Amino acid sequence: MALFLINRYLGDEEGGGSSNESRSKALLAKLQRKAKVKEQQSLACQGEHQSKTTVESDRDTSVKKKRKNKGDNLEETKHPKKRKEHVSPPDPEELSKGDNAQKKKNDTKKIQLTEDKDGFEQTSVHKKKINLQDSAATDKTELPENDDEMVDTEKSSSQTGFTILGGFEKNIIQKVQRVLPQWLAEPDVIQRDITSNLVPISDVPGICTKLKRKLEGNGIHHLFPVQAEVIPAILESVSHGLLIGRGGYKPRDICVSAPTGSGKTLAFIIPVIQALMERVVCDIRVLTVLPTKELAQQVCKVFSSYAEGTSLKVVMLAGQKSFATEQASLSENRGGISHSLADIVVATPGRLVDHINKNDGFSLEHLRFLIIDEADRMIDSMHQSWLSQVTKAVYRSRSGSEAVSIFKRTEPAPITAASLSPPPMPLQKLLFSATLTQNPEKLQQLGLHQPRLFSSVHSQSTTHPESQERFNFPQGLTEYYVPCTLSKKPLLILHFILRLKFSPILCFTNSREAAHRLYLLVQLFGGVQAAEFSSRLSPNERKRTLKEFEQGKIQLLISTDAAARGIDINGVKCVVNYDAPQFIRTYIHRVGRTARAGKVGLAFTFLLGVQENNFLQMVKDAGSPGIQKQIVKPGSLKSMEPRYQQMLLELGNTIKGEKANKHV
Ligand SMILES: Nc1ncnc2c1ncn2[C@@H]1O[C@H](COP(=O)(O)OP(=O)(O)OP(=O)(O)O)[C@@H](O)[C@H]1O
Repeated sequence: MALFLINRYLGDEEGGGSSNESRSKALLAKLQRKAKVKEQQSLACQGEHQSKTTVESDRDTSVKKKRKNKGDNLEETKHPKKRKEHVSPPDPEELSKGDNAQKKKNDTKKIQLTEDKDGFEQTSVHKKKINLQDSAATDKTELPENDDEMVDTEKSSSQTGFTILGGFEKNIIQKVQRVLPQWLAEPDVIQRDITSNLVPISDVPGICTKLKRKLEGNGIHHLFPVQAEVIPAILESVSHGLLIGRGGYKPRDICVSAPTGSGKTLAFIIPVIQALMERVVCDIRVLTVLPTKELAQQVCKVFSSYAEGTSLKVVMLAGQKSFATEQASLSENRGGISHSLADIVVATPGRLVDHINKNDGFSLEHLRFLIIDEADRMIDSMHQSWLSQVTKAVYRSRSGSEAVSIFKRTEPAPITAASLSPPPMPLQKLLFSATLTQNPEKLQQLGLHQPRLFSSVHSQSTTHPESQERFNFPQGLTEYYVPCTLSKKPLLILHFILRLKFSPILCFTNSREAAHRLYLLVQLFGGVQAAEFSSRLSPNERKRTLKEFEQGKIQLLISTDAAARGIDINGVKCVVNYDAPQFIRTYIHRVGRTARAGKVGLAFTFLLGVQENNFLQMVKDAGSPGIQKQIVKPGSLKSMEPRYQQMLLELGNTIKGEKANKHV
């Protein structure tokens, strides 16, 4: 005996005293009548198109079979369990039973409901149902799209007794294709080949006479392709002054991706100096952020050289000097008011954040250009969230300065007549890198305003931005790999320098310990002017080492990745990856220390057997024009081996001695 009485909702026609059975019968009769009408209609048509229908019917049947099979297979792979539960379409005779009649009524209702809801879906659902119900009808021109789908609908209705609205589970969800934003997909193209695309300075619009003379004085008579493209674009954004861009709008941010050694530094220094040249009040208008002290020093030197003869002042904040000395070079207090002593600041992120937070005389409220060099690296390591600190500092005015400031800066907000009067000082971002990321999510962190991209890379798929990124390599670079074993690596580098006479060599290891050990070994072996370059050295020692290497006093510089990016050392003809780099970006920057400014250069990578496949694939995927195999025969190293073995013993003692000294 049932403990509870369960009342089911069976539709509007339920109730009124009529029994289930009689209602079912009535419904069945109704459906049969409908089927008959349809049958008659189709027979009438058949008379007219007898032959045609026969052919079509045969074809449709085979198509239906095929689709059914296909649907089955698909379903099997997607829902192996679900498939077992599938039921066949009901036999019309079975409909005489009460349950099926009820189900049929629900199905009919379902068609109606779906029709009301969604104009697009309704047609197909409607067609499917008619086919199912009128299985007796011979007109099979309206095949369901997917038989399995149809059976599922039947099943779910019959199981629950209620109409399931929406049919969400039936929608085939299309895989979303990621597409690059237009500015990334369609960049302004920069020619990769420097030597055959040099542009005479006089042909580049907008550069003032003073700077043209300066360039020529520095031995530059032609501009490189990246400079010929980017300099006019930046100059155009300041053609109406520092406050408004073209057409009175905020100037667009600019991103530049061009190979190593292609001259990106001058591409921002020239237009920025020209934009500030006529300034009246000294305030920080340009902030250039770079990842290392050495790079900051290098860029600061070029800025200073082109600012010479103008009233512009360049200050470096990279921890080379004490905080107090840097502070004194930034501002001075006259009559109780702080006055800026810097127009252009070149900084590393750590020291920059220190000044933002601890130096009251450091104000970025008049900043016009934020230049981010080695931008991909700067995005990846947002040291102390330096960018958000800079952005905050830009909209923070010095206490008491609001009253005297004519052009008050406001944070970006919806544009209204009031917000544009007086016009706020725009902050334009300029990004530079040889390996600029194309990852929109990463670039989004920078909050770029209608960015414009200049790139020498235009081969990446726009519909698959997540696929391996491709970069351009310098035209004059020849890449080699040298298969070797771990124990033979030191001998190989000695062979390169002593026998093959490659000099100067810039040699990269993956750690400072490895750099130090190799340096000691080469020193012990003798006959080579070697030096190491890593964080083991003080900033001043590093500066001196780079200078000596550039002067040719050092034949072999063994470095960590501290010298991999941006460092411009004249005359490096050969780069050796003593340890294979793990990432393609590291490889591109390391080998980019040679073959700069349109010159030629060689890059060798020592590869252990286990590294070969992965490394070669990585380089190929990145768009390398081709890396060649260079075999050094074991016989060539043999004569050095006895001495090398002896050196290894001495090296062990030296390292022990160093460790002991450390603990004393
Ligand atoms: N127009 C030019 N004519 C001659 N030499 C140039 C010109 N422009 C730049 N150079 C020289 O080319 C070298 C490379 O320039 P730069 O350091 O700006 O390259 P880069 O693109 O910034 O490289 P990286 O990506 O490695 O930082 C420098 O020594 C620079 O002095």
